[in-house]
Amino acid sequence: MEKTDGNVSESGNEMTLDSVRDSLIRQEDSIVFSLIERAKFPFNSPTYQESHHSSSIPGISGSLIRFFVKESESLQAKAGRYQNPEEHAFFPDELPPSLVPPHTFPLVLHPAAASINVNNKIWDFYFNKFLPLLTVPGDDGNYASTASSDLTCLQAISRRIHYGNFVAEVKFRDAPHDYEPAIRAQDRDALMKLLTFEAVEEMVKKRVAKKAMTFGQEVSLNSTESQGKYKVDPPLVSRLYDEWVMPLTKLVEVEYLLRRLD
Ligand SMILES: C=C(O[C@@H]1C=C(C(=O)O)C=C[C@H]1O)C(=O)O
Repeated sequence: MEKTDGNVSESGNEMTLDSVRDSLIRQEDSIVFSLIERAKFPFNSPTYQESHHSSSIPGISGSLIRFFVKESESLQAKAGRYQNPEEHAFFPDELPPSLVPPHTFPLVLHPAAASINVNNKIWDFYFNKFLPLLTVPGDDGNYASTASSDLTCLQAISRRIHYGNFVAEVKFRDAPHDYEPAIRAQDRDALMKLLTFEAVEEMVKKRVAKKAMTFGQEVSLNSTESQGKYKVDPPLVSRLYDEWVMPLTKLVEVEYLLRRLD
């Protein structure tokens, strides 16, 4: 069975809640590593400032981060990134078509999944709430590298959150009779209750903090030196999941299920 990048790429029929959760667990590694890389730089506020008449850079409208993400997505669209149903662009409206021959990804999801995109919410919490907690204040001039690290974080987080489509699909297939009445009634609260597993969420929060400790520790040959210094604050990674990543994953799950019988 072919596996790519730790993600389930088996046919839809073999996808199980366990295999979907394994992918989410592997994606935690990608998210934690991406945060470690971003935390290397200070906040670097010029990356995010809208360029005004006086400070505008010829050829760039809006902030450097917008420019960087848009142009990167345009390149990645041409290289075929968004043909994968797991990928969602932050600026999906102006994307050029893919230039590479299409790969046939297994048809797992209801077509409605294609219309679910919560990246504007991800963009908002990441830049306005999370980034000031992740980084130290300051400006070291590395704006392009900063934007590049942000894009890696955003893409890892977005992929994880939109994986909620797959989670919802396997949950629905495991218990269609439980979900159908709530879907017919378009009852968001009932769907949210059905798909929530609090014990799983508690484990996720503990595991991501442990990963932040493990991946973000100072590695020194003198093992007594490194204790207690982490590149990313482990409780902050738990908080990222608790306040934003898991709620938005569940929002994607609900949005998907609401349209599952269309
Ligand atoms: C993703 C799932 O659905 C919900 C969301 C979770 C998450 O985002 O990590 C965890 C448990 C569930 O409440 C799941 O059941 O694994």
